[in-house]
Amino acid sequence: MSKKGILLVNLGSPKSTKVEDVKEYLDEFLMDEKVIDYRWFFRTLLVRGIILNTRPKKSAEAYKTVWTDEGSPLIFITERIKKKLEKMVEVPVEIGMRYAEPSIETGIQKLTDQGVTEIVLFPLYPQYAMSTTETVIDKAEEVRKKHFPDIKINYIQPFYNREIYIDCLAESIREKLPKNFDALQFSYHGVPERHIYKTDPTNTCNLNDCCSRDQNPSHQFCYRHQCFKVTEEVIKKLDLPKEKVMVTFQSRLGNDKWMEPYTDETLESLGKKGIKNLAIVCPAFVSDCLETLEEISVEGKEQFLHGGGENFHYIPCLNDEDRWIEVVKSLCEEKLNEFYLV
Ligand SMILES: C=CC1=C(C)c2cc3[nH]c(cc4nc(cc5[nH]c(cc1n2)c(C)c5CCC(=O)O)C(CCC(=O)O)=C4C)c(C)c3C=C
Ligand SMILES: [Fe+2]
Ligand SMILES: [Fe+2]
Repeated sequence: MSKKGILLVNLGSPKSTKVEDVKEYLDEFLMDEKVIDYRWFFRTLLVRGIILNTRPKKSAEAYKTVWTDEGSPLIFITERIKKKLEKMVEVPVEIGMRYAEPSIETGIQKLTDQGVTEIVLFPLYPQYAMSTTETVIDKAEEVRKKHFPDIKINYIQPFYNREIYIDCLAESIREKLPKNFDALQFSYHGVPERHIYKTDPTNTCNLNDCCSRDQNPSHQFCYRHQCFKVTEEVIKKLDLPKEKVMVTFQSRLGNDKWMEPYTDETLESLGKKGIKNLAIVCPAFVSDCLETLEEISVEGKEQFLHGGGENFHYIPCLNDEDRWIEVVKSLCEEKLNEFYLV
């Protein structure tokens, strides 16, 4: 008899804020060929020869500012999502991280220890990207083939265009929007432009107007389109004028050309354009993490104020809001039911 279970997968954090732990985490993360997609020799040269000499110290300082008694926000929020979800479904739920612990292997092991043979794996990323969804699936398949060849895994697809998700995000933003704001900025994690071209099997995306068209063959694999789509649908629900809304991309690393406009440069420039009261939201992340709590809430605020802005309002991620857990439940149940169809 088969038994089903759910694995919620997020990015992962270092095990502590010690420089050596941050270095170990960054090594695993940045040596992933789906994240820094150079050939092994050049990736090693860049990551181990350059980035890991300086970045771990700087990142460790940043992690210290967001770390709590419960540890990394990204991990304990994912844990909270699991705890709420397991009360609402009839199958075991575990978490696994793409990098560091608890790993995807640990999560699958915990499920199989409970007799699970069919897993619904949920990459907790609304939009598809090579460096997120794709690497999670690659890793889970590698682990399955090596250690659990007899189990089945059914993957939940990016949910950026699902109405239940859009409704949930829009309602969450509506509740947290301040009364007076001059602009609402949607800041998504960036990726190098090369990643978008590389993962477009249709060769029809040129990172131009095509990404905002209603239809284009590349949309299923175009992170830029999927960010625009989330923004467009949410502002429709909120009935906001387009002129009050901006899309920018944050967290770039290295010398490649990343998607533009950049969040930090935009924040510095807004005050001079007369935007004094800013609300900002980060829908590439379902849980708050270093990139939102430090890069946006702290550094981003400083950049905005430095550029002449006056009031900066960060809108938190969905985290463990009940309405979001309902969405997680629906998407998981939909996939659990597919097991009965095959
Ligand atoms: C080439 C480098 C990177 C790509 C591409 C990238 C894509 C990407 N990342 C996320 C989500 C998260 N990233 C986080 C941290 C983080 N990201 C990078 C680099 C790339 N990300 C680094 C080096 C770091 C570590 C911190 C640092 O040194 O700045 C996190 C936070 C993790 C945490 O512990 O809180 C998340 C979440 C997405 C969604 C994405 C592509 C769409
Ligand atoms: Fe990242
Ligand atoms: Fe595109």
